[in-house]
Amino acid sequence: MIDNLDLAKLDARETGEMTRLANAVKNVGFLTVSNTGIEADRVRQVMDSYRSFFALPEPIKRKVDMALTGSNRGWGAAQSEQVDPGANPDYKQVFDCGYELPAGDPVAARELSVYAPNLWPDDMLDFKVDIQAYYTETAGVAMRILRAIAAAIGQDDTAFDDAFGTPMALLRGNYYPERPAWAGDKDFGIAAHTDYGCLTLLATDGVPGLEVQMPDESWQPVSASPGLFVINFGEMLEFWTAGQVKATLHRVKGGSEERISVPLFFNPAYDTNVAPVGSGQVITAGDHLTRRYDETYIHLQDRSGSTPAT
Ligand SMILES: O=C(O)CCC(=O)C(=O)O
Ligand SMILES: [Fe+2]
Repeated sequence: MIDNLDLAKLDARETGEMTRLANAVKNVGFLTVSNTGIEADRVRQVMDSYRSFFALPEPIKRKVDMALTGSNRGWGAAQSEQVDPGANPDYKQVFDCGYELPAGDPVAARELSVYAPNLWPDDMLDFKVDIQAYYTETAGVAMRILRAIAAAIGQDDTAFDDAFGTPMALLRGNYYPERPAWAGDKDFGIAAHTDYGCLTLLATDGVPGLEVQMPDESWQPVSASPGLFVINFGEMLEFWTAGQVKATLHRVKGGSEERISVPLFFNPAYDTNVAPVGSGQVITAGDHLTRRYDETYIHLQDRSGSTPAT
């Protein structure tokens, strides 16, 4: 069962809601949240903005194609990412933008791929302004949820705050066309994967498609209309909390209707040590994220030493 929690009650640290949160993070690793302050109409309008980008002619999208860069900002064409080495590259398209360090920042120069400059389509200033504003709104909600999680697992509310000053956060628009007629068993909108970072805050247009692997290994569909957000956790938060928070496999096979989803991947700053607290180990967040990007994006795979998809 995937629980729905009320963010205003979590903000107030209501006991019953906090207990449900603690159970959701350690058992299923997926939940939904309502009452975030981001209204359904706002989410619908953001989906429309992404829809208008994906509807652009391919040559225009090619001008912001991430495959022409050493990073993952801009448009990702179909088959540009392979999240499961046992499956074919995904048939979704994406548009990714994220947190940018100020120009000239010495860390930006060093870790360019995770803080790369965003790429925006020409003559779509409204799109840029809208998506950047939505990034700020969702990052605020993600931080509120992370504080509630810190409290729910017995840490200080602010245990994660310092790590998110310069987050390697990425806001993505996923566009899943109707499942192609040629698609076989190894073809997915997005194949089974766990997210890489800490917390993912996902809005969808309400079309079903997301499936989550439950503790008994069955796949359960999860739907969320605009206004309701799906929350799940990534590999870094699982390491960092020594498994108190679970990173859960999920996928989208796709169906007869096209679909838009918009995840915010809330990843901490490059230098954050995400090894279990007190373990004496060091797992640098930036190294982990760079490795996972290099493994999964086809245009970065030759940097990782993995075999490119054929
Ligand atoms: O579209 C969805 O519902 C899930 C997307 C997803 O898992 C991802 O972008 O990492
Ligand atoms: Fe995901």
